[in-house]
Amino acid sequence: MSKPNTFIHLHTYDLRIHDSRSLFLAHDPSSDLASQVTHFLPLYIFDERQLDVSRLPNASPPVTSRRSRVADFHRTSPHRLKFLLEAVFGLREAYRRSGGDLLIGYGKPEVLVPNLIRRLQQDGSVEGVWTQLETTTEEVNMQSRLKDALGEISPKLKLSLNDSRSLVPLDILPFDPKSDTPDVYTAFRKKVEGLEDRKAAKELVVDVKGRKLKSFPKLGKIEIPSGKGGWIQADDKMETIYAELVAPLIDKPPIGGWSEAVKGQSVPPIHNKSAIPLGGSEAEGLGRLDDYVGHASPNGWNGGEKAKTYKQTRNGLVGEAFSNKLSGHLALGSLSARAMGWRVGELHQNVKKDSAARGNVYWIIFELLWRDFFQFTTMTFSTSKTPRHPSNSTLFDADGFSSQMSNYPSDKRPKPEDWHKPNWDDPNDPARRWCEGRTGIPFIDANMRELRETGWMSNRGRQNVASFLVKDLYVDWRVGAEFFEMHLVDYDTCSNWGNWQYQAGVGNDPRSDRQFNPIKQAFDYDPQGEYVRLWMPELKDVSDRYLHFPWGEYTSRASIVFSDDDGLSLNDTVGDG
Ligand SMILES: Cc1cc2nc3c(=O)[nH]c(=O)nc-3n(C[C@H](O)[C@H](O)[C@H](O)COP(=O)(O)OP(=O)(O)OC[C@H]3O[C@@H](n4cnc5c(N)ncnc54)[C@H](O)[C@@H]3O)c2cc1C
Repeated sequence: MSKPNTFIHLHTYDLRIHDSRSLFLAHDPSSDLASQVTHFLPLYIFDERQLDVSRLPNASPPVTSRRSRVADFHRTSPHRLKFLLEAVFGLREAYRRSGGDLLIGYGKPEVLVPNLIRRLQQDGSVEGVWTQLETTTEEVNMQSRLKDALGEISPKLKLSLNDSRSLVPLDILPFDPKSDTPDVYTAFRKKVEGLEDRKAAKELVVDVKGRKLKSFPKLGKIEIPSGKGGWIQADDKMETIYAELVAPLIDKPPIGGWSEAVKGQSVPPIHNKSAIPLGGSEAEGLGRLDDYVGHASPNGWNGGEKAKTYKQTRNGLVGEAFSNKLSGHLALGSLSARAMGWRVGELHQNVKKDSAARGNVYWIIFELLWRDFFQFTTMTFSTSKTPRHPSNSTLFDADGFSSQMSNYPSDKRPKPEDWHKPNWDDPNDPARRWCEGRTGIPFIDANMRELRETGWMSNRGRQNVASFLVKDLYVDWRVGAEFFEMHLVDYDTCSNWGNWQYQAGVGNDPRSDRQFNPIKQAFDYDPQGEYVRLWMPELKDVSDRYLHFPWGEYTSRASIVFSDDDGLSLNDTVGDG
């Protein structure tokens, strides 16, 4: 019998088995590679630089990089941790259902993967390591260290990168994303629109359905140096690991605290008021896609009613129906953007005679392209090899991408030296009141409380609280970005930091003076006060006349002077009223 030859897939933000380039490569009967591979070993590693794993056996002691750089927040909340664990353990279940398994570890991939390879080489060989191409600093650095570590084992041992994160794949872009992503979204969209059309999309989503997976190798004992991490046992349950990982967070609550529901060490239930009543697994993501977009059936299209009103309803605030709620699955890759784009494209085709439905369905693609836009601009401005960017990523800098833009109007650029520096010990500090949901503006406070209680906030809410922090309270936008990073179950480095730059006026678009009027926004998007009363029960008996405007009295909309909407399509920003 021939010796085992193992194909390793290191999962990062691609926690799924559908549309998996690696799974396809290792099993595609027409490829030479697949015929040479006898075993398929998928693995996921909780990176100790991003998560405090110190309570798990053989872990390294806590390091400071597990706190955020500007405001010293935790880098994850219990909600976010739970969502991630659901995605990882859901992936293990999905592999097990298909006859395979998932190896789960904690520590540093560039330490654990070489140890694993040495173990596998005792009984056979390793074909190579495949992983998703990532674009953000920490992940790119990790991949580069892993590549070097593999090279030390053998120059033949390669780290191969799969391009599988964006909706539009890199190799069909009509520009080089490392240097030339257009600065303005509309210009970008015009270049890529249509590339995700049905035919192209179908070819981009790989299908391994129905194929029996290659065996998961027998591993025995893998030696890991002392204090360098370990592997989670095959029979360890998600609940056990959650308790170990959440303990350091519960021990040290951040400014604004954690939700009451996550104060214990057992996995919290979904909040009964949550707009996103979903767990993070692939099964839940695919289920939600079906619920929202529907699917083709022999009798025509089945479902999709929510998608057919997407554009009209996407700015809602209460309940699960008003927008996809798939951002968390897209961020962790437990749903593939290409699989989603393909399904939405099919529905779009199906409703081609119904112009109202078609416009609504199309808008989902429009928003998915925003996600791509932030990924590609991150590549353009963060890759050290590009002429635009001489050293490190400016995604996280106070001046943002704008510092690299020659056509940026510098007189309008916000001045970091004018920003208020938070004093967390002062209960009246404006940044602290923002984090705690105590600014005194009910619409802002309701949103901040929803974030703390559920780990999610609507796009409308995010735009308003971001604008308020930066443009009304003059706080460094990175405090807000880090606060969102800690709490959001859908945290995505490019989308979060990119959107914050955009709101703060330090992004790569030429406008810096966007500002929302949260009172006008509250009247426009929460006219009956249902949302504010949901998250601020102490205001439930306050009359509509005072609810959004506690220091005045609202007799008619005309009684409050607002400046005009400037008509921007994505953000609907309003002047400073
Ligand atoms: C300050 C700020 C921070 C944000 N941080 C994040 C983040 O960390 N992660 C994240 O996924 N989104 C972020 N967004 C974008 C947006 O708010 C969320 O993607 C959206 O609210 C998620 O809800 P949904 O899945 O129901 O979206 P839908 O309205 O159903 O949109 C479908 C998908 O399109 C993408 N999308 C929609 N709007 C945007 C956008 N403005 N930028 C990028 N992608 C978009 C998302 O993947 C989303 O799931 C942020 C926006 C702001 C203003």
